[in-house]
Amino acid sequence: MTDIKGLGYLKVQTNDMDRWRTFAFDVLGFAQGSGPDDDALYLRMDERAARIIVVPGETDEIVTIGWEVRDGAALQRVRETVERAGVAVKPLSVEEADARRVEEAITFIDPTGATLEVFHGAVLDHSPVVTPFGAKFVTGAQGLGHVVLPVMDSPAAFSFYTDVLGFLPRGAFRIPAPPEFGPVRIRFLGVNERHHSLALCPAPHGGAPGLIHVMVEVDTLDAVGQALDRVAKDGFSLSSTLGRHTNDKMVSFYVRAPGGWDIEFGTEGMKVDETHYSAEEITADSYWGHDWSGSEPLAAM
Ligand SMILES: Cc1ccc(O)c(O)c1CC[C@@H]1C(=O)CC[C@]2(C)C(=O)CC[C@@H]12
Ligand SMILES: [Fe+2]
Repeated sequence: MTDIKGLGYLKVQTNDMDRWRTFAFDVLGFAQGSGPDDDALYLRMDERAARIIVVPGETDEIVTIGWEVRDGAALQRVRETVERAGVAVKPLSVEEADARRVEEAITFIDPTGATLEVFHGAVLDHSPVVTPFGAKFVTGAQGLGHVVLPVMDSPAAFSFYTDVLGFLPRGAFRIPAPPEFGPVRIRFLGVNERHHSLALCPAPHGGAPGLIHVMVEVDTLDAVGQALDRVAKDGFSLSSTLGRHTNDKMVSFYVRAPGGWDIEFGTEGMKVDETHYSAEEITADSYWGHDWSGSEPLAAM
């Protein structure tokens, strides 16, 4: 079994902080979090000080994906396994860990080129989580949500996440591709009851943004519908209409974040019970909805 317990935090960089502020708080309805950097936006979802950190920069891209482990011993095990796989691991300094509001963390690069951090000992903020529209985010043991990364060499990335980090395969979806490519599959991977905390999507990847979408879950369909109303009102571009996925059963829409990747905003995700679960291949992405035809092209990756 894996030592990774869930998706803990994400740090993204943007060249449009003002638009991101509107997007995060006025449209998606995150609570205002806190942190050491006055220039950063701290998006709060629960008792953690921040789950998504947005920092200013020249380009729009994913900076770090933070994966959580139980404790220091688990962190040590992950460090040894990753090093044994031939990947260079760097511990974060005490100051760096402090800035991330965790006790201890390591960092390394995954085969997709993404910078990962593995951490334990998240610092809590016990003040009430005040979201602007009253939505409650679903996190806890299921982590913050899921990330979908573009991969060029998906077998290498898949085996790193499964064999080295211990992620569990949670099924696949074949995407249309010319026959000379052979079968091309999006692969879903989980580490807890959330159906997938990570998906690897075969796609060109040449740097920024290095991210296809991030999914966050709220506890009611009304909260999803109300967020969808605000997307239209504030002029953000809908990448996919509302729909229900066939694998995790989630009802969601996708909206283009400033920076050329999407936020999937959903509810009613299923919980996987590993004792009765087998990975399956879905043949449609959704039971209904999820019309991507109005989507703006992804930013050049
Ligand atoms: C198929 C699916 C199941 C569960 C998810 O959380 C989920 O995001 C998806 C969709 C994955 C995928 C995507 O994100 C990029 C655009 C894709 C390739 C499509 O056009 C259909 C499936 C989409
Ligand atoms: Fe998704």
